[in-house]
Amino acid sequence: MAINWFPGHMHKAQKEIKEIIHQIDVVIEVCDARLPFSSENPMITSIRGEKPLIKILNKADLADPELTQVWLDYFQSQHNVRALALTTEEPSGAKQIAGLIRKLVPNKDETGKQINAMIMGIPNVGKSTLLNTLVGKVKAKVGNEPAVTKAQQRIRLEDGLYLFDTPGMLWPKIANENSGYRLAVSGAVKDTAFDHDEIACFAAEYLLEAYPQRLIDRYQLDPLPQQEVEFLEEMGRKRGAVRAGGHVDFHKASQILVNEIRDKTLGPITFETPQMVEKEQVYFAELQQQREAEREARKAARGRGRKNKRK
Ligand SMILES: Nc1nc2c(ncn2[C@@H]2O[C@H](COP(=O)(O)OP(=O)(O)OP(=O)(O)O)[C@@H](O)[C@H]2O)c(=O)[nH]1
Repeated sequence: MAINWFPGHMHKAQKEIKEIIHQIDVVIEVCDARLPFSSENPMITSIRGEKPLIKILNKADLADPELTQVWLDYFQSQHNVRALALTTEEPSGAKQIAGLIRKLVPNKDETGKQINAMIMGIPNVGKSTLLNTLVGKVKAKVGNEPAVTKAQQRIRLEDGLYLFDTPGMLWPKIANENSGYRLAVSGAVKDTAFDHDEIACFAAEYLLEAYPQRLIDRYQLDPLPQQEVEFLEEMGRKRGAVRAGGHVDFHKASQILVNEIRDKTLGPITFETPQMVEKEQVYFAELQQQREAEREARKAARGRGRKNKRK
């Protein structure tokens, strides 16, 4: 599954971040708590080594609280990283973020210098909502600080502590195909080009493994089919997604499942765990190596073919 993302966008965002990163003391990355790995911008890997990082697992209300804790522990164990689960509509976030920034950059404001933080994140993770919550507070506090300008917005979070808005548009994980599916299933990526049947099969396979009891309870299927296609068919039949002649309307069944995941009817769901993505990373890295080796072999074979023709 491919997510369309344009090299032009990537290049522009990279350039803009490079231009301001030297002024930044700490980076705040907003992710989707349901997929903290897949909703990460790949550029964060290089920034992480360079600057302290606050990882915000946003939309925590939609994610499985137990797995949110697993992810928080995972990020907290990394060098120079602090993690926080948030529901951005709740205004308490500003105080928590400020506290974490001061922990990561402890001495700078004591010397009278301001601390600069930069918020970044892929589209739709809730950056604007978070910034609006923060801007609301700041407006009330400091009056006429220019709050919302499109170009390089900067807001005052507390005395001596400034936030820079994300420069440019950042792309999600696209090298890991499963990340594409998870971004689509959760609705984190708004892309109508996704095939509902395909993402429903991907989702069903995961839910059968990770949340079987919820499927039993919601769709009254006991025993629960073990295969995703069989599950979707039985679930579709139960929900009246049936065509004339009694055949299950697979597309409609797929739509029901995806919608009920997205609107939280199936409860809070997290689509990935650290263990799962670490395994996938190894698999996709090997796959990429294999593809490159095959490409090289084909290139070499074409070269040999041309030589033989000339003889
Ligand atoms: N359930 C839930 N929804 C949220 C939360 N925060 C934001 N949203 C919703 O997520 C959607 C995207 O939020 P935005 O703030 O526009 O996200 P963004 O990252 O600024 O998106 P771009 O402008 O595309 O970069 C909106 O529909 C918000 O209402 C949250 O904590 N929980």
